[in-house]
Amino acid sequence: MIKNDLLLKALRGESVERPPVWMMRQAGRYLPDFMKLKEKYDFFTRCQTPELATEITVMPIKQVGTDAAILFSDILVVPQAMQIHIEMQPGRGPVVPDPIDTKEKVDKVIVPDVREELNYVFEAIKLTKQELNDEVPLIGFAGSPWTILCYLVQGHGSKTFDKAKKFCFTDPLGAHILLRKITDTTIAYLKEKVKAGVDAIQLFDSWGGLLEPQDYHEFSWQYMQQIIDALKDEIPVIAYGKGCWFALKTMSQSGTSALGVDWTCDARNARYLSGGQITLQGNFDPARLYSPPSEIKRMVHQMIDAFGKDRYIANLGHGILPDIPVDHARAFVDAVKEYK
Ligand SMILES: Cc1c2[nH]c(c1CCC(=O)O)Cc1[nH]c(c(CCC(=O)O)c1C)Cc1[nH]c(c(CCC(=O)O)c1C)Cc1[nH]c(c(C)c1CCC(=O)O)C2
Repeated sequence: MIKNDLLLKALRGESVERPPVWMMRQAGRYLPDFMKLKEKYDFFTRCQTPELATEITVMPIKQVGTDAAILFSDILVVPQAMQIHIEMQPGRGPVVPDPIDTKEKVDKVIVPDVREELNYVFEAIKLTKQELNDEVPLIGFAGSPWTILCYLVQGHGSKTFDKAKKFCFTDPLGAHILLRKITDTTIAYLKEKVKAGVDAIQLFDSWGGLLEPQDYHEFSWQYMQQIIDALKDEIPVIAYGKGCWFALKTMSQSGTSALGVDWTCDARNARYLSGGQITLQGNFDPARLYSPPSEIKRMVHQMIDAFGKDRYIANLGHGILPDIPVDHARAFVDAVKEYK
């Protein structure tokens, strides 16, 4: 039994005394202790060493007081396990030196045995569960197949992912074969994460909102739905799509336990578009954590008033920014805890 089960209750739609709170990308990034580890170990070493991943995962629980932990890892460990070479370049982010931008390259991509290739993640989950000692739930995650495809085809981060779109629209067959391989690997991976002990799963479709609604359905949502179908009877799933407000109705009928929304869709619209029954998560503008703590607290209380305390998980609308003062992150979390 998990002592602080607010998140799990909210995911089941049960009434709570106050909403649970956590922050996307809370593990690392802005925490000074994380910066110290970052100087000593490169990114994938931090992901691949269970002791380091565990240490980083529990930092925000101890230092900021969130109601859930999210495993320190990355969405790109999945394509790495598919034997695609990925580098994390400081200041630049993920780089795929040989992008998967032709059908010939897609055909060579393998669906790996995740138990072998990603065993370090499952070990990190087991160690983190021990360390958390059932205080708070542990969230496991994966990227949506579309969001992963974006990096594999484009070769690096982008505001438009134009090369990724070009590939989808000029070689849809090649794109769907790649999406199929990512989906199959992701399902096997998430099932192993569940076995290793995570309490909930979040799917990050960070770039879903770059697609127009019909393309979103074809290149992103149908694969998200397959992942949800494979998991929903085993574990609660949170589906987060940045900029995907137009799909909230479809998403709300998918069998997920909750939907993540960003700050461009207000609470009233999000409730309306999602049918008013499903648990929603979000949607504080991460840049609003630059505001003074008193302002943050006022805005957080307004946000909870707008979403309602039940069927709601307080969170940011996207990941926390790297230069947010820890005090401001704490003000965000405290504001939720102080909500009456
Ligand atoms: C698109 C995406 C990625 N990774 C992720 C997404 C989806 C969510 C989102 O949109 O923010 C998800 C992610 N990445 C990371 C986590 C771990 C948990 C957590 O931070 O709370 C999670 C949940 C660690 C990380 N992943 C990365 C870092 C920073 C690099 C480092 O620590 O050396 C961390 C802590 C690197 C990464 N990884 C990725 C990018 C674009 C970058 C570089 C820019 C950045 O810093 O965000 C891909």
